[in-house]
Amino acid sequence: MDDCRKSGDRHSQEAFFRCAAVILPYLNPTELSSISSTCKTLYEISKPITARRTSDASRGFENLPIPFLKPTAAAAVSHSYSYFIYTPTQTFRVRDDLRQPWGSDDDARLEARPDPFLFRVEGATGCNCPSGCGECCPCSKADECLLTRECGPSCECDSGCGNRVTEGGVTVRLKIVKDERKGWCLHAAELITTGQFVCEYAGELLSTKEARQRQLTYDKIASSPALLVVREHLPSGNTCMRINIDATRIGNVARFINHSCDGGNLDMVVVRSSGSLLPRVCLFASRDIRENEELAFSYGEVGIKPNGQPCFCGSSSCIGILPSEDT
Ligand SMILES: C[S@@+](CC[C@H](N)C(=O)[O-])C[C@H]1O[C@@H](n2cnc3c(N)ncnc32)[C@H](O)[C@@H]1O
Repeated sequence: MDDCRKSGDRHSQEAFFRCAAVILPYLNPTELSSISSTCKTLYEISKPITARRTSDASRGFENLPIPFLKPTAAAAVSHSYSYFIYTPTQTFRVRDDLRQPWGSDDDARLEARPDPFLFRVEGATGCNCPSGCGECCPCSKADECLLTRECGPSCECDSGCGNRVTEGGVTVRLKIVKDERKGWCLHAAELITTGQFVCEYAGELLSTKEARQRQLTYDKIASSPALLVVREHLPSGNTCMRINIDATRIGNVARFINHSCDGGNLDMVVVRSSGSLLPRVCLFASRDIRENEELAFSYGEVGIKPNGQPCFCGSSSCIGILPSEDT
C-alpha cells in the first residue's frame, strides 16, 4: 500500500515537472526567478531556459542568433537578458496579456516567421523579370530621399530575388551588450560594410493618437522606451506621412539601438515593396562598421526637453540630452 502511494506520488511529481518544462518558458524573468527559487528541481529546469534566453534575443525568429553579452559583475542587473515579446516584422497592437514562450527547445519553431507585409494591395502589379531582378527591375527604382523600392507580394520573382534585401530579416551577426550608463546596446559581431542591410525597425504600428498617449506615459515612467516616429515630407516641407512604431513591449532587435548625436553609423530608410500597402522602416550601414562597434542612429532633433534623459553617446557633437519625440 505504502509502495503504491509512493509510486503514485512519484508519478504525479514527474507529471508536474514535465508540465513545468512546458509552462516555465512562458514566464517573465521575475516569475521565473521566483518559481525557480521554490525547489531544486524547478531551479534545474529554469537554468537552461535562462541560458537559451541569453543566447538568442530573437528566440530563433531571425536567421542568426543574437546573444546578450553577460554584464560585468559591476553592472547591477538582476537578469542577464532583457524581456520583451519578439516580432521580426511589423505588427498591429497586441493584447496586453499576450505571452510568448522563450527559452524552450521549440521557440520560433512553434510560430512560423510572420508575413513581412501586413496588407497587400489588391490588383497591384509588380515585376516579371525573367531571370533574377537586377538594376533593370522596375521595382528597384530608389529615389534621393532615402526611399527604397523592393520587389514584393505582387511580383513574380521569388524570395531568392536580389531585390528583396530587407524582407527576410537580419543577415548580419549582431550582439547585445550591456553598458552601465546607456543600458543594453546593439553591437556588430562582424564587419558590416557600407550600405549593408542591418535590420528593420519592427514593432507595433500605432495610430498617431495612440502614439501620443503612449509617449506621455513613457515620459513619466518607462526607463527605455522604443517608440519611433518617422515623418515623410513633401518638397514643400509639409509632412505627408507619419509612421509610429512602438517596439517597447513587442519589437525586434532594433529596440536595442541607442542614439548618437552625430547620426551614428546607420541610415534609416523607408522601404516600399511592390504590392504592399504599408512601407517598412529599415536600417542600413551608413559606413563600414567594425566588429564590436556599437550601432547607433540619431533619434532626431525634435522636442529636446530640458528635463530629458542625459545622453552618453560620447560623440564630439553630443548635446548632452536625448532627443525626445514631441508628439
Ligand atoms: C530604444 S531604447 C535603446 C535600448 C536601451 N538602451 C535598452 O537598454 O533597452 C532607448 C533608451 O535607451 C537609452 N539610450 C539610448 N541612447 C542613449 C544615449 N545616447 N545615452 C544614454 N542613454 C541612451 C535611453 O534610456 C533611451 O530611453
